[in-house]
Amino acid sequence: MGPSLARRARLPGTAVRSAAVSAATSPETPPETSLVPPDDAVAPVRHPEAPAPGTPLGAHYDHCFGCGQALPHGLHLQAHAGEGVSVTAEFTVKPQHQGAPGLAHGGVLTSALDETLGSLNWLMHSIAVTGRLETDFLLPVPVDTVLHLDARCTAVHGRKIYSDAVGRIGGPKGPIAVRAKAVFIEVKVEHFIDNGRKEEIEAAMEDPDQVRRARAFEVNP
Ligand SMILES: CCCCCCCCCC(=O)SCCNC(=O)CCNC(=O)[C@H](O)C(C)(C)COP(=O)(O)OP(=O)(O)OC[C@H]1O[C@@H](n2cnc3c(N)ncnc32)[C@H](O)[C@@H]1OP(=O)(O)O
Repeated sequence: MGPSLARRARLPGTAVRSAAVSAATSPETPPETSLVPPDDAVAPVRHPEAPAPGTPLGAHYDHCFGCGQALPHGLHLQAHAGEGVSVTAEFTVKPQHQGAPGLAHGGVLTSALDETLGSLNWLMHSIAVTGRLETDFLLPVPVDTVLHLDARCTAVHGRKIYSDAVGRIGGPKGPIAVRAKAVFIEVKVEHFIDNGRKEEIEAAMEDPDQVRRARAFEVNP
């Protein structure tokens, strides 16, 4: 029989203890960027060529764990453009996404939030990567549940893009099961070329669809 999930009596000396922690930083650990935009942040601007509200955004890369169709165990998340700089998305929790029996893994739910938040950058024609992402888990999410995600960009400050998202269960107006705040950092396309593994970069460069998608973001007039 597998390991029991039943509650066990606490072993002697196993109570959780706490100690003061230091917020000290070093060159290896720069200070965290606040998830609250600074006072001089500006409102995000929807690119004039952003897809109309309701348009499916499609995958930015077939092998993306979040939105790609080529990975059988991926999230296969489908995002749609919303009004302003907002998107909606749906993600169905599959058996391969479990953490506890019959329940979604928290990291997988965070990935769904990350992918949805990342899609916002399409609407600004900006290339950006996740710098900081904080998730609150409010309700357990069972396998087969459709998570209805809503994300919006709230502010931009230099290369920092501030956004938040919620994921609801039981329908698009259902209770919030997860929510997140994030800061994305705008990068050049070279970020991927310089840092990605050679095999995948070369394969992506040979795929005309991939090149077309990357080019669409190279210029953000
Ligand atoms: C073609 C489309 C592709 C779309 C892909 C979407 C994929 C889905 C989203 C993801 O999962 S992305 C993958 C996970 N993220 C990463 O792998 C990022 C890893 N981190 C890095 O590569 C670098 O740390 C990073 C590019 C984010 C920043 O390095 P830089 O050297 O360019 O930043 P710099 O030090 O110049 O800082 C610029 C500003 O950003 C801030 N910053 C830098 N790193 C940060 C961070 N990690 N979190 C928050 N803020 C950060 C920094 O404080 C500063 O703020 P100020 O302008 O106010 O001074």
